[in-house]
Amino acid sequence: MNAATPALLQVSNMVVRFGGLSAVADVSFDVIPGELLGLIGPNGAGKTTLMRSITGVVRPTSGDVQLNGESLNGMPIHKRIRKGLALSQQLVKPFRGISVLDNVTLAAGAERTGSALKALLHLSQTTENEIGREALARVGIADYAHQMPGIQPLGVLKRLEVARALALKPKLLLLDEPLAGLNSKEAHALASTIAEINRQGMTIVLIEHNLGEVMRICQRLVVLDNGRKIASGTPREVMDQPAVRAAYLGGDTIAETGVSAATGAAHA
Ligand SMILES: Nc1ncnc2c1ncn2[C@@H]1O[C@H](COP(=O)(O)OP(=O)(O)OP(=O)(O)O)[C@@H](O)[C@H]1O
Repeated sequence: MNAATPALLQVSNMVVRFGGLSAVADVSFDVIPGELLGLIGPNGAGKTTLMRSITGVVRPTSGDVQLNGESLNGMPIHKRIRKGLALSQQLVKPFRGISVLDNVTLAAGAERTGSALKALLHLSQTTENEIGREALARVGIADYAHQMPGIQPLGVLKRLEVARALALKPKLLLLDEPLAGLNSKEAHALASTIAEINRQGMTIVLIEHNLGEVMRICQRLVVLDNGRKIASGTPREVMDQPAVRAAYLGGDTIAETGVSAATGAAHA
């Protein structure tokens, strides 16, 4: 990865207004192929809105999103998925009446058939089953394949959500707070799994409040505050910036992670 590498995702001058509120205010950043980029910022900074404007859930007021040099502007969500975007949501909502594996197989089938209904009819197809099994293995829950999602702890459901996104075979995986609600041991383990998926070649944008884990696994960070990009760079560069410490309540939140900027950078 170097400065000359063409961006996989290019976000340019993105603006999202809700009435008089600028949730995202002129934000630009690139995602380079192969990187694990952390998108961080305090509550209400605009992270989820920015993510939604990339996936097409929210229509931006202005700005441009390009994937592999192709503009996604005005493109519906399902077409963006076909172009290679996959989003793993913060709230885990599996289909409760079918197995863990079928949940992932359904995602794989929907990608191939373009419809969840057709995908259901294709559930027995071996290709989708193989894709589903592979995705479960990559997130470490292959043993849960034939269990029902309703009885699983949050740690397994969070991994299932990531597996469903992986089954879409994306070029870019967008993860919205995958560690939220997990205890520190579970969060550490899932963060390590995300880092491993990245090492295997998947380009990832990670929205996350757990700064200790973000600093441990991300190569680069983009920091938002009040809708604006206030910093970007390596975890060490970013956390050394007074504006970033000020955004996080004068640095308290960073201190609470128990990770110094230097330690985070050393692990990244
Ligand atoms: N659909 C909406 N309508 C009106 N305002 C919204 C909407 N969605 C988000 N906002 C506002 O936009 C701002 C940014 O919210 P957003 O959820 O993107 O921030 P965030 O950084 O993801 O926050 P958090 O970390 O708490 O999830 C907030 O002030 C929020 O209240």
